[in-house]
Amino acid sequence: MSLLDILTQLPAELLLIWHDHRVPILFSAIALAAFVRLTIYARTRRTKVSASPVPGSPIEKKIEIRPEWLPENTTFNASALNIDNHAEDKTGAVAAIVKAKKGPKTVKGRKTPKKAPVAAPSFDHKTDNIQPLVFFQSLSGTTERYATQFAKVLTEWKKGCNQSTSFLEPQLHDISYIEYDDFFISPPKADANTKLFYIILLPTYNIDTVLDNFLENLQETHNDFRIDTAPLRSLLGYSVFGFGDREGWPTEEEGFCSQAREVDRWMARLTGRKRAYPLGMADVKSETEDRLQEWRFGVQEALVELAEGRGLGDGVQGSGDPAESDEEEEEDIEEGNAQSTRVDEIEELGAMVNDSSASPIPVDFTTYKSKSKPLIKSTAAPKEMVPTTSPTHAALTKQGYSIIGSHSGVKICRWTKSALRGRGSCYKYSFYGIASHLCMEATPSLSCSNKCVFCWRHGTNPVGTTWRWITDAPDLIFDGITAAHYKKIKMMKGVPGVRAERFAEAMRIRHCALSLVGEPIFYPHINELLNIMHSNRISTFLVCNAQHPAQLATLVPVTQLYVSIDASNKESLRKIDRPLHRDFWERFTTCLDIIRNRRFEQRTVFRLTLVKGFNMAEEVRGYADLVERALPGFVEVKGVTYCGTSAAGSAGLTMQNVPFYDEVAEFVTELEKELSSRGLTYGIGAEHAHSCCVLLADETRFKRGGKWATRIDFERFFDLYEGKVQGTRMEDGKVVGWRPEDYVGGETPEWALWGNGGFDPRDQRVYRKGKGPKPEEKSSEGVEIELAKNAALEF
Ligand SMILES: Cc1cc2nc3c(=O)[nH]c(=O)nc-3n(C[C@H](O)[C@H](O)[C@H](O)COP(=O)(O)O)c2cc1C
Ligand code: SF4
Repeated sequence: MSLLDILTQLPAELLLIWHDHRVPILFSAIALAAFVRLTIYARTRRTKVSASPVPGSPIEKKIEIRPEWLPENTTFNASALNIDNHAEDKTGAVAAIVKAKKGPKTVKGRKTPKKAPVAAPSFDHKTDNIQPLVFFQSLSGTTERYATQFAKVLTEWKKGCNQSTSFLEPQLHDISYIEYDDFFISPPKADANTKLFYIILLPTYNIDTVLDNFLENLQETHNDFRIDTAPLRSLLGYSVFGFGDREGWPTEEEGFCSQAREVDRWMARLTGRKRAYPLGMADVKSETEDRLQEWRFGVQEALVELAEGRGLGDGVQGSGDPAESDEEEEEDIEEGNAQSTRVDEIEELGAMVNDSSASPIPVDFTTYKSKSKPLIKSTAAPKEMVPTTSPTHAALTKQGYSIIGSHSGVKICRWTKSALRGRGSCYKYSFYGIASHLCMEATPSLSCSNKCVFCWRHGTNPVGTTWRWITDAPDLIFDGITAAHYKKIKMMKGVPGVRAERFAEAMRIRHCALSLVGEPIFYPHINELLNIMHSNRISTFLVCNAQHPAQLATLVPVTQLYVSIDASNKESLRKIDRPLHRDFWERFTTCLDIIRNRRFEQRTVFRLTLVKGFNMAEEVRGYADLVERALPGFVEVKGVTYCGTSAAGSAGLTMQNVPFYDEVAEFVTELEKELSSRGLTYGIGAEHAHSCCVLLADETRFKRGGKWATRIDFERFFDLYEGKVQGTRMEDGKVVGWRPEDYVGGETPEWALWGNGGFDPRDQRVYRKGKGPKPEEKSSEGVEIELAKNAALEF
């Protein structure tokens, strides 16, 4: 066939092919077109998001708020949510929250089978050793003293007894400074021939303390469907001793040693009933020595029996006594009613809120509590977070705090006093224009869900994962903290050096730093409190610890929103913040995504607290990852301030962990380099060597005409809040709010810029005696760091 013939027949052939295969051809064409279109779309989306914002851009990261992160029985609604106000939001994170709001908490997800039970240990007295672990918890030192003494005596006894070779040196552990996971979810790893024996000494407090947290943890572990109900069954045995006060709590029914009793019961469950010796109890005011000695003899006897291979003995109470089993069954039956009990409790709690709006209180129940009820009924009723009789109250008052209601606090910091005397303000003045004498430092929640190593309050502070306290109304808190603040300012009237004009100015609070101690967004009515502040034209700097995503997502925009970034990775964060939430990393990263999505509404800040030996070395890249994830407007890097308490000491913190300013500066320079190598537009904007603090800022947002503009136009912020001026955050061509750029203030002053130290030359620089710079080393900032080191708790 000639080429001409082929060409002549081609149209007919093509027509034939088309008739035979048109359906697959059509489908292929459509699929190809769709593929090309999708590829183009994906490419445009993948364009790198730089730190420079697109005004009013839609949500970039879909936030998933887990049901267990939601405060229970709350009145959240879509209009109250502020993950972002963009129209595109409807199906995103907002929907996730709204859906999950109703009724008591449910734990979603497939019920995974519990782990196979750990085998009970067999003890071979010829080859095995017993490791006694003595645990204690103490708020005011009594139990610590007795526990230390107990461990010493036990060590002596071990050396002299017949079975000496069977025992290892007893170890002493403060429960406040161990990881529960390491000891009370599963026993610590030991070699095959080492068998563990737990001895626990505890006081009782009928107020909220870390003890509640310990108890909650034991309860959670028992109820956690992912873990064996008796994960500590590999222990050889345990025994508990309680310290109480019969004067205030004469009988067990009235609460004598109630928490030790609870711990004893939970341990029975967790160990599969390995109570080696009955619970001991003593009244600290009369009989402690005798009771403790009596109990120690009993425990030693049990240890000898174990060492001789006689086990815990038959019928010993707690090792399987039927009476106890019955009791437990009864409790399980009662637990069927737990849900309604919990709802009743919440209602009761709601009724106790001294609040004009009768809305239910947001309570963040993140545990599996609905499965069980507390063993001691009296602990269920809401308590005051910091009652006037508590050690926390005493400690806080001693430190100069005024406690407002039962869970809020206010204090005038040393910078406020310094500014009143014309001796300089804190770094917030250099960076943002906040004069310290116009600033109030307060918190509506002295409680927190972390146990940070650098937190001086650790040991006596209320901690918890849920809000379970009597709740004060926001207007009462506002009135209380402002009155207490003014009262403290007035007390400065006669102090030498106070400048009259500054004193007069200080009688009108302009700014509030909501940080101090604790976690402000834990307070269920935080938004109302913030609105009260804004309507009084008081600016708000709010610091949160990135553990409460639901509350962060629903927070009203503040003047400047901070997240504490105490470490750059999960392991390091666990070590330094010692969070109570098991899913702390997921909470943390979700908060970062929320910060990213909300960066067009308000100024967002990362606060890095550098602790040498904990979170500095090798972590620059990790911090850069976090900055890249959240794209905050600012990154404040600050050396830790050492508070010198015994609590800090027990956490292993000493002055050696406080970085020098040079070290902080070097860290910041490295971080800046790392960020810019990733195409992120951050530069070092300002410094305040006095408080060992350096500011990185997004230069596409906070530079004007090539000059840093990190300060805030506060009056404009209030005008935007009051609607007197219109913001420029747009959506679908409409104004939907304001942007941080709408209230950027004047240029950062020359003296505050990087390299210039950050001290306002109009103020008088005062050095501590013998600490001033020597004439030949005027530039040294080391001595000023001393001041910073002594400025514990300044925000
Ligand atoms: C605020 C407060 C509440 C207390 N509540 C109880 C209680 O409910 N039952 C009890 O037996 N003892 C109670 N006590 C007494 C303590 O348990 C007792 O003083 C104990 O020795 C304190 O130990 P610590 O110094 O190791 O913290 C309470 C003490 C205080 C200060
Ligand atoms: S977040 Fe603040 S208050 Fe809470 S433990 Fe840490 S330092 Fe203390």
